[in-house]
Amino acid sequence: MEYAIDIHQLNHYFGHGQLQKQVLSEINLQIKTGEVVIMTGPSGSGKTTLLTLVGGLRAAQSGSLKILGEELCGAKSKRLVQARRNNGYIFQAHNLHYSLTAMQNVMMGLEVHPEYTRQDMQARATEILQQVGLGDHIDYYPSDLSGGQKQRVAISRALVSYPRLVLADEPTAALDSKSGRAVVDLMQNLAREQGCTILLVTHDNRILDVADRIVHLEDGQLARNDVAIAEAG
Ligand SMILES: Nc1ncnc2c1ncn2[C@@H]1O[C@H](COP(=O)(O)OP(=O)(O)OP(=O)(O)O)[C@@H](O)[C@H]1O
Repeated sequence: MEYAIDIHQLNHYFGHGQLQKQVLSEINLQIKTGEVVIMTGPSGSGKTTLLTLVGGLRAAQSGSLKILGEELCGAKSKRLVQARRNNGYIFQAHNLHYSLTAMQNVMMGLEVHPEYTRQDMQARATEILQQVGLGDHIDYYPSDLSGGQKQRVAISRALVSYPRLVLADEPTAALDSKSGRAVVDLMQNLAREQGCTILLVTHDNRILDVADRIVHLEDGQLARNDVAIAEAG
């Protein structure tokens, strides 16, 4: 079976020589296409590092990291840049451009996809903003949107290009519980519709139920006993 994410014996280090610090140890993780997996763990346990390796945002050094069938461990930066085009990223801070409207921000998610004409981009951006309930806010600037609305724009930007993989790092951290809930529900619904795989890092216990499975990282190591939500009931 082909996994969306297939990691074997992955190690990662920061620094060199005596200052070298191992932040990920012998990570083994398989995530099926279409699965929604939440990664939890204490601060500093290596969650963001693992997420950025999976996303091709930093280079993997040792072990095997197959993402959508492609080995990224040892990959040159050009290949990593290409691999990133398959992914949608959602961060704690929405990272929207304040000088661009909601629609223009979402269109940024299509800029690296030359197959879209300007007209296609506008139509697709409008469509997804309508799906997240912002159809009447497409010409608003981020400064005129609430935190939850900004994060919905960020989700639209991440999902507008039909990414095969969505990587989210604390997407609800800056939101109150109601907006946080709305944001993950939207993310889950859109991902299900588009059949993409989600890996989501969170400390937010209120959203754990969106996951098919929860994996726990502690001190750079994955705990063995994954919790399969469906099986646990
Ligand atoms: N660029 C870097 N250079 C050196 N050390 C780093 C770097 N990035 C992270 N680290 C260290 O690696 C370890 C893991 O960091 P990481 O950000 O992956 O943890 P985390 O589990 O995501 O934490 P948090 O929940 O606080 O975001 C920490 O000890 C951190 O200090």
